[in-house]
Amino acid sequence: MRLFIEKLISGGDGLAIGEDGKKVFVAQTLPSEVVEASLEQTKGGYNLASVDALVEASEHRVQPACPYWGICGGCDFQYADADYQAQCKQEIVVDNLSRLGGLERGSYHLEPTVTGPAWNYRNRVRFHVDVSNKHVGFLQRKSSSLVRIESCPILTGQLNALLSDSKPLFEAARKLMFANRGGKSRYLEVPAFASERKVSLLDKEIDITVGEKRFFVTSEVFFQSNRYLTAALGEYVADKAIGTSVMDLYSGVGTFSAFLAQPGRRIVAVERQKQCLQLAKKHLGDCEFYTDAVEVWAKRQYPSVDTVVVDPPRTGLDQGVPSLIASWKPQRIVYVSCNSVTLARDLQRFASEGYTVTTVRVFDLYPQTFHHEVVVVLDRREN
Ligand SMILES: C[S@@+](CC[C@H](N)C(=O)[O-])C[C@H]1O[C@@H](n2cnc3c(N)ncnc32)[C@H](O)[C@@H]1O
Repeated sequence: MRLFIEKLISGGDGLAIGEDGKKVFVAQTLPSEVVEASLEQTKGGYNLASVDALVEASEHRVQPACPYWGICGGCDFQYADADYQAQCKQEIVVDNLSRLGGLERGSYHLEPTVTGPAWNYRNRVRFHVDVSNKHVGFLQRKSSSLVRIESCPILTGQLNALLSDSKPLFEAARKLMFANRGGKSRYLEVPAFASERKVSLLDKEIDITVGEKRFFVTSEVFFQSNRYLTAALGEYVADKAIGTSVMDLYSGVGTFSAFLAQPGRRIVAVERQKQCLQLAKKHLGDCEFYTDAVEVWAKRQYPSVDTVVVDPPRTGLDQGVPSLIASWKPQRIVYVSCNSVTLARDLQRFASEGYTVTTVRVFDLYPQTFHHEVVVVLDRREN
């Protein structure tokens, strides 16, 4: 069947409308392309198809640069030029906010997407290690088998060095095995994090300078993984915060707290993972740091706060969290999200609690993939 691709949806598939009027999702296509496609699966409200031939290709289509393209499950968006990737991701966000969050285009200020170098940017990764045959790599696309990787063009030089000489990864994998932390997979997953000069495997602590801030991190805690854009993200979040009392919920090691800190401002950070507190203590000054789940902690607090920053995992905020935050009556909420589907749902919840979205900005933290980060500013409506 011949299909016209109207737009991209979350996850990156192209959306077309079939002759029967049903939606068809087609992988590895770009807006405005015309493709000859074959039906792969029929689902309730839509069909899945795959491309047999490109009839009219987008001017933004490029040849994927990575030799592992199509085999490795890591990067799924290498077939468009980097600027267009960022443009498509912004469009996916705006579309999700409209369809799932009830936010009309034009009802908020959309700031230009923040982009950086599209290769060698990633400084945090989980290597898959097969100790039986000493292979290292990533999982294959749509499979649980390992693709042996010798060099990965999105990783920094420090992390690529571990692919050339993998002895440290095998040692770390063995440690995981002996500590019974191997998990259920056939392969051991070894987390690695790199600063400019040092590498952390497992719980090895290293320092990293972001902008002018110094942090202490291990590969086992969350830290933003784009070495070029983390400072811009931190500065942007800090720029949007107002008032003398600011909360950093889902704080990790306190990346945003460090940027938010200023004389006379009270900072409260909440993070569930215990190791984060030990690390945060080393670089955060007067911040109050709580180790707890936000949804539990928030039920016990009745604080006075001007700005609440939230940066939850992909699942978004626990159902009750928006109303708990709203009960503290912060003037502003800054929502940092890596999933615009759960973001849109949560923005609806904040809307019913009296908060209006004023500004949206996408950060293309993960070039060559469909992943991205969004920062949304919400202000309390005057009644
Ligand atoms: C996306 S990361 C953000 C970390 C931090 N804002 C940063 O930029 O480095 C989300 C963090 O939330 C933590 N987390 C996940 N669920 C949580 C919960 N229910 N309560 C508190 N923290 C949670 C994770 O451990 C992780 O550190």
